Amino acid sequence: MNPRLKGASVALIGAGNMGLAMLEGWVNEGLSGKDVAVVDPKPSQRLRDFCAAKGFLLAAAPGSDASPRDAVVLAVKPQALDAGAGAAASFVGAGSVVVSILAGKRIEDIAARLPAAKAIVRAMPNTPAAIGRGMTGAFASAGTREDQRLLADALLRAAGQVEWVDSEGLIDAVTAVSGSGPAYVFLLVECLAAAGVEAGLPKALAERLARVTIEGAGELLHRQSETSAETLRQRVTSPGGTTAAALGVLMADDGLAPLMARAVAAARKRASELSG
Ligand SMILES: NC(=O)C1=CN([C@@H]2O[C@H](COP(=O)(O)OP(=O)(O)OC[C@H]3O[C@@H](n4cnc5c(N)ncnc54)[C@H](O)[C@@H]3O)[C@@H](O)[C@H]2O)C=CC1
Ligand SMILES: O=C(O)[C@@H]1CCC=N1
Repeated sequence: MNPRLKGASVALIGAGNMGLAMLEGWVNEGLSGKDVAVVDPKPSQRLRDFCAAKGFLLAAAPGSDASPRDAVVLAVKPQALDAGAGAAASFVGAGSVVVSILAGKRIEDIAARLPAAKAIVRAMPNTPAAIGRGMTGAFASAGTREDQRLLADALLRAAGQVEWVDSEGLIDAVTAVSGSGPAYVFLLVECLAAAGVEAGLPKALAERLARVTIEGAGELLHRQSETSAETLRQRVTSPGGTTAAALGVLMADDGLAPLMARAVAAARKRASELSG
């Protein structure tokens, strides 16, 4: 168990895809039913089963006995911030750190709805958190004490790696790269499979080739973390060979790089539109 989590009291507001993934990570780190209050008005069956099995108190709204917690994690949709903050309020005291994973919502947006919060961390994880392989970018407000930042770090790190940035503005860029990033990779699988079908492969085989290729390439990146992606790419690429022919298309002036830059810019712009 991360020593920072020992004895920590936590409230989780919203336990859908991301909230439940984080809760599972906390359980793996040793937090138990008495440590975490879970609030979700529309819990999935999976969440209900998980909370029942692990002894977490799951409520549709905070009870009258709700009291301030060391950390209050907000994991509702950005559009549900008003209601989510309403549900969080009774858990927030002067000593609480509020950790928001809401895309686009700024620290000032959270502070405006939770005036009791002195310490706010804005974080952006991603869906591989569900298997403990998430990548989270985080920023702490000026009012956050170091012990509170470290508690937030421990909670986020239970789902994978964490990088702290020193400017809140960078969180929208983090969102566009690693927050949304898994979707780009899944789309790559879909496109590669579709291209395989175009090339004459049966659909099921094309899908399997594409999927297992991306799985293997991802695992290679993971296990050979000292080797750059560029070097791993070069190792596939024989001079004058097939890969070089494909990369000639993907690395052309109008290839993947400008397309990815436009995609990331669009995600970043959307994050800024979600603020408020
Ligand atoms: N899905 C993703 O890849 C990522 C999502 N995020 C952010 O995480 C947040 C949650 O996203 P998901 O888990 O995908 O959404 P989700 O829809 O799966 O989960 C949101 C949960 O909040 C609950 N909820 C709604 N109103 C509530 C209230 N008043 N009090 C308590 N709970 C309430 C819903 O019932 C639902 O279970 C969003 O703000 C999103 O921007 C961040 C990183 C990655
Ligand atoms: O699409 C979204 O808005 C959220 C934030 C990052 C990933 N999913």
